[in-house]
Amino acid sequence: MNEVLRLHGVSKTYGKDGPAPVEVLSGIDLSVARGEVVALVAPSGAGKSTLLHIAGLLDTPDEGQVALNGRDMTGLPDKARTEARRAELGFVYQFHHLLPEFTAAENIILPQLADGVAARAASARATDLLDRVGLAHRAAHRPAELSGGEQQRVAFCRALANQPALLLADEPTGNLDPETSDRVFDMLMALVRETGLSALIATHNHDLAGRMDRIITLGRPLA
Ligand SMILES: Nc1ncnc2c1ncn2[C@@H]1O[C@H](COP(=O)(O)OP(=O)(O)OP(=O)(O)O)[C@@H](O)[C@H]1O
Repeated sequence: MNEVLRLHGVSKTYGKDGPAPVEVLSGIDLSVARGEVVALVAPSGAGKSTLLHIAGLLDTPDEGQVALNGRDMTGLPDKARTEARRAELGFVYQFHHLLPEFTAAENIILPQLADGVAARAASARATDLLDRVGLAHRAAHRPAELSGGEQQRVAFCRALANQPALLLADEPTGNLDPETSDRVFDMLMALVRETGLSALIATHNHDLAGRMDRIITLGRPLA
């Protein structure tokens, strides 16, 4: 199976049975091949976050199927979806969401421990990842002691700690100034390429989108 992610006929309407339903996704077909980095570009409000939530098994579509590594996730019980999410997916958001009371290294180690990885291996993986994004010397610092770009680089490491098959990112550099965004995005791409990861990355930034393997556009223009 060469497809890491496949969405088929995915539709989503918020508040379906209420007075003001919002149809966000309608019959979306989308795939990400193994090793492929795909940009998801759309106007604000077109449903990028909704689509990433559905692809990330955090939400379910009203209609359609979501398959991860060829396995249909639609209709699976929550427990199986959570297990698949933890084993196969990594997430990066616009804001880093690091745990403020823990160091950079601990933020990368803790999710691994929760997944049953031995402490020594988890620590070695954190060291290796931090080294790859040029932050080995900041391993013992807490998020508040790091710059925005550094915090986001730690968040990338955390997302990759469980060696996911697919990275889902929602505006991963959207909170950074243009220059830092550029540099940090380059690091993310290098990390993704080095690890042979597949990725679906939502961005408003057409320049960043142009550096990915393929661009998928979504939705209607702004009203
Ligand atoms: N829980 C909800 N209930 C009702 N409407 C919602 C809900 N969540 C999102 N929406 C609406 O669905 C649409 C798509 O939202 P979504 O967050 O997926 O867009 P987006 O493309 O990620 O936008 P942005 O780029 O501005 O973050 C928006 O019009 C939003 O207001």
